[in-house]
Formats: sequence, structure tokens, C-alpha cells
Amino acid sequence: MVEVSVLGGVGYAGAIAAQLLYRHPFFKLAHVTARAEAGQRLDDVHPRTRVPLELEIFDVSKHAVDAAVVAYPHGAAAPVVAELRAAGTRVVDLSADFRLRDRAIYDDWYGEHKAPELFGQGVYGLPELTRAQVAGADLVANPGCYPTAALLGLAPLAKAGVIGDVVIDAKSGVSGAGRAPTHATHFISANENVSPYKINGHRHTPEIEQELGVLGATLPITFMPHLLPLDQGELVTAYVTPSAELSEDELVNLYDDSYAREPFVELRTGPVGVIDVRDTNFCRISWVQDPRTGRIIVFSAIDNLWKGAASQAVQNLNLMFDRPETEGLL
Ligand SMILES: NC(=O)C1=CN([C@@H]2O[C@H](COP(=O)(O)OP(=O)(O)OC[C@H]3O[C@@H](n4cnc5c(N)ncnc54)[C@H](OP(=O)(O)O)[C@@H]3O)[C@@H](O)[C@H]2O)C=CC1
Ligand SMILES: CC(=O)N[C@@H](CCC(=O)OP(=O)(O)O)C(=O)O
Repeated sequence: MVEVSVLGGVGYAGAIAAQLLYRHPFFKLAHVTARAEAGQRLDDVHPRTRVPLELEIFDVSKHAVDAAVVAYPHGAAAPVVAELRAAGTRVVDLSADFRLRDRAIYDDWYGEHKAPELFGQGVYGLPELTRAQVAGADLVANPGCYPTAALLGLAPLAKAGVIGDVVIDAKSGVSGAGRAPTHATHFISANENVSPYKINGHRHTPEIEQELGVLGATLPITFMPHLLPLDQGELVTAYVTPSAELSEDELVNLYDDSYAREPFVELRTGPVGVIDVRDTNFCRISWVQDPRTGRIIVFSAIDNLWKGAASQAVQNLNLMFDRPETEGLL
């Protein structure tokens, strides 16, 4: 029995990670931590999780079990991940603290790194692209929600070296912003509204550029997020100007070669919607080619809290512990 602690279990992503691990046939959810709500049960704070465990204040001597899912905000995660790693615990970190490989870029977007000795040691945990590295990793950096959807949608084109230029239009439900409400995420601001945000630059831009670069597409991207009046769900529409002409058959082959055998990628024709992947680890992808401009328009839908965060963390844990990748997720 492999024991797992979930840190930050009252956050939106942490609560779902705990919910999935509590019912997982292989892992044992040993501890769920929180600060202000310690002493309460998780299912009192988040009834839908149906996890009757008492929330505990983090204590590395108790909570450094076989593995941990750290669901803290970036900045807060790094020092705790360092403590867990020093105790030998294998970690999936949901924050951005170990996703980037260029320290200057991290510091620019997030501020000074709080565990510099571990910087760059996280394996980027997008299993469809980095499965082999995740399997042997002790520290997995779970991707951001927008990068998950954008990279899965674009990877076949990036690997084929045919992205000349790309504009990524992205939309997310409000849970993407976490549990603490702000003026922008308050019901009164978000309801009946669709609005772009972080219009002068979003920190997922360098993350997407980094991972597209790993796939062979090194280029500056345009990325623009929007807030939707939904609780969960995320849709990316990527407008790709190809650097080479591609026939319909070639495009079909590129996407089939990448994803035909992927358990959590659903290739579709026609429009995709976030409701179709709600509360699942699936990413639904479709594309069209505009015959007038030649642009390839790729659609990619995920649940930001699931494939964009918590269920992807469990997919990564499955790989790290040599379990069937879909265990506890279908
Ligand atoms: N929401 C999403 O769609 C996605 C989130 N992520 C990432 O996952 C992580 C968790 O996100 P999410 O669940 O949305 O966030 P939330 O804000 O909902 O939850 C974060 C939790 O972390 C705890 N926390 C906050 N600050 C600190 C701190 N300084 N020290 C210790 N604990 C702290 C809080 O617990 P307490 O209340 O007990 O203090 C809080 O409940 C973040 O890094 C986020 O960027 C990644 C992809 C998608
Ligand atoms: C709607 C909304 O606000 N979404 C969040 C993305 C959440 C996410 O993926 O977070 P990290 O990369 O920080 O882990 C945002 O745009 O900041």
C-alpha cells in the first residue's frame, strides 16, 4: 500500500486530488492538510468530495509518506516540496514552482524562487508528451491548466515542425483562479460576462513556449486568456499559420499518430465543448483547416480542475508508481 498526503486539500484542486485518491484502488489517502480549517473534516468543507478525513496542519515528520500531492499556490509550494523531498517523499507539485527550466524567466514571472537548490529538477508532467520521464521521476511538476490544453492541441503540429505562427485564444471557468474570491472572480463580476484578463502578459506564455520548444517549435506565441461564467471547464482555440502546406490526410495522420492510442485524448470532428469533459481526465481535441487562409484552427477542451490539475496529478502518480495509467480515473 502506497500512502499519499494531499497538502492544501481545501483548495479547489487539492480537494479533487483527495477525492480521487480516497477511492483509488492502489494508493491510500493517508493525510489531507489545511490551515484555518484544520480539525474539520474534508467532507464538511467540500461535501461533494465525500472524503470523511480530518484535515491536519502540515507537519513534515508526519506527512512525508511515500508520496505527496502539493496543491499550494506558486511560491508557497517550493519550500514545502523541498522539505518533502529531503524526507524522501515523491512529489507531484501542482504549482508552477518546478515547471520552468530558465531561472531568470521564473523569477521574472513569479518572483525569487524559494527552493533554488531544486529549481529545474521537476519533470514536466504532461503524460501524453513526457510519459517516459514521469515514470522515473521523484518530483513531477504538474502543468498549468492552459498549457495542458494548449500543448495537447498543438503537439502534433509542433512535433511535425509545421507551426509558423500561433495565436492561442483561451477561456476558463472561474475555479481556475482558486478558492479565494477577487473582484474579477466575484459572482457579480463574472456572471453574465466574458472578459479577457492579464492582457499585458500571462505567466503561462513562457510555460507554453518552453514546452513547444521541447517539441521542436521554438517561437514566440500570442496567448490571451478569458474568464467565462462557468465553475469548471476550459477551452483553447489555437489559430496556427502553418509553415508548410498540409493536406487534410496529412493532418489526420499527424493527430492519429500522436493520439490514437492515448487513453485520455479524444479526437473528434466538429466543435468540442467543456461540458463533454466535465469532471473527467479527458482532453477533447478537434481541428479544421480554413481553405481561404490555410490556417489550422485547433480546439482543445479540458476540465481545468481535473485534466488541468488534480486528475492529471493522479495520472502522474500512476506512472511514477508503475500503475496502469488510467487506474482510479475512468
Ligand atoms: N484551479 C485550477 O484550475 C488550477 C490550479 N493549479 C495550481 O494548483 C495549485 C492549487 O490551486 P487551487 O486549488 O486552484 O488553489 P486554491 O487557492 O483553491 O487552494 C490553494 C490552497 O493552498 C493553501 N495555501 C494557500 N497559501 C498557502 C501558503 N502560503 N502556505 C500553505 N498553504 C497555502 C490554502 O489552504 P488553506 O486555506 O488551508 O490555507 C488553499 O486552500 C496552485 O498552485 C494553482 O496554481 C494548476 C492548474 C489548474
Ligand atoms: C481563471 C484563472 O484565473 N485561471 C488561472 C490559471 C490557473 C492555473 O493553471 O494555474 P497555475 O499555472 O498558476 O498553476 C490564471 O489565469 O491565473
